[in-house]
Formats: sequence, C-alpha cells, structure tokens
Amino acid sequence: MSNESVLIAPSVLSADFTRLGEELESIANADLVHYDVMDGHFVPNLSFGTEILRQAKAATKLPLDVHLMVTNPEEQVPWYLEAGADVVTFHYEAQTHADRLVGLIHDAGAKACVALNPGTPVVALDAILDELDMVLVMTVNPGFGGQSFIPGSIGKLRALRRMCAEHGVSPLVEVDGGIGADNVGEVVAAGANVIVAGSKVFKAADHAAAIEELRRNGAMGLAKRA
Ligand SMILES: O=C(CO)[C@@H](O)[C@H](O)COP(=O)(O)O
Ligand SMILES: [Fe+2]
Repeated sequence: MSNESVLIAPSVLSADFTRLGEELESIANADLVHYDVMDGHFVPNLSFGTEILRQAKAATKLPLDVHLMVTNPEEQVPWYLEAGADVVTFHYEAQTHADRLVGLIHDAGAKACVALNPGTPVVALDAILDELDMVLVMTVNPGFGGQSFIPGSIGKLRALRRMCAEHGVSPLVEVDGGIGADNVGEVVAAGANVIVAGSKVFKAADHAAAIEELRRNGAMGLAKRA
C-alpha cells in the first residue's frame, strides 16, 4: 500500500462565474484550483484570462493550477506567472521549445507541467520527463467541461508509470476530463494522483462533499495499485 496522497483540483470552468468568490469559498477543502485557459484556436472554445486569475488569486488560499490550452504558450506562460499561477501546464502539442519553457516556469518559482492530448503517446515526453513536476494526461479531448472519460486513458496512465520508473522519477500525474466518484479509483489505481473534476464538483449540491467523496474513492484506488 502506498503512502502517496490523492490531490483534488476542482476546475472552475464549471463554476458560476457571476459568483466566483463564493464558488471558490465552497471548494476550500480542495488541494488546488484548476484554471482552464482556452484561446479559441488550440481548442474550439474561449474561457478566461489573466485578469480573472488575478481576482481568483486574491479570493482563495489554494494554489492555482493553470492549464493553458493555447497555441502560443511561449508568449502566454509569462503572463500567467506574473498573474500568480503556482503550477503552469502547457500542451506538448502546442509548444516548440519545451525545455526552455520549463526553465522559465522554474525560474519564476512555479511548478512545471506538460499536458498530453488523448492522441499523443507518453513517449513524446521522453526527453523532458526528468525536468517535470507534473504530467497532465487529458482523459477527454480538451475544450469543454462535462465530456465522457476516454477509457483508453487507463493504459496510457500505466505506460506513463512504467516510463517514470525507467527514468527513476516520480512527477505528479494529473488527469483531467470526465472524472467522478465512479471512476476516480480506477485512474488512481492506474497511476494518477492529481484529480481534476469540474462538472462533478460544481454541479453537485454540496461541493465540499463531492470533493471528499473523490478523495475517499481515490484513496481506495491507491490501495489497489500493484
Ligand atoms: O481542461 C478541461 C477541458 O478541456 C477540463 O479541466 C474540464 O474543465 C474538466 O471538466 P469535467 O470533465 O470534469 O467536467
Ligand atoms: Fe483542464
């Protein structure tokens, strides 16, 4: 059995934006706030930018986990570091100089993460894995909340675990998309330890209780890891 813990990161993409302060208070028992930036190019949707991140930073004590779904992370990463991001994720599919970008995030004192779309194999990270604090395995095609989990993600999480063992590293492994109390145990058993959940937290009647249920069921998945 592992001593590792499961971190819960509710995605404010599914929050009521007109009451963002109250929505953030309602998830104070979470570990991170997941903040989805969508540019209308990398993904077919637009969300929010640096100004709302700054306001969110003032309204919560939780670390801000910024997921950049943008075509030009080299340009945008510095904006989000300046606005208060604690963890910055850019997509492998969008960047051109991953190593430089990871260095820039670390120089600013933040944690660096690279995200993989469902169609991108984990081997894409081979050259950069040792530098990363976290890997984000997308479990839906990015762009929208409320989609269904892609079952093939389980094999990919296991492959990432094997690759990390070969490299002798243990970055956090975040999963994002279609995760709820019913499947969190399975993704944790396969190797995930940071759980993003948008609709399953913010559409629940009691947000704090939904977070605790994810944490509880996630811990059961940890116990099932080989
Ligand atoms: O990055 C994304 C979507 O592209 C996510 O972070 C979603 O916000 C997750 O929402 P649910 O699938 O949990 O509703
Ligand atoms: Fe996300």
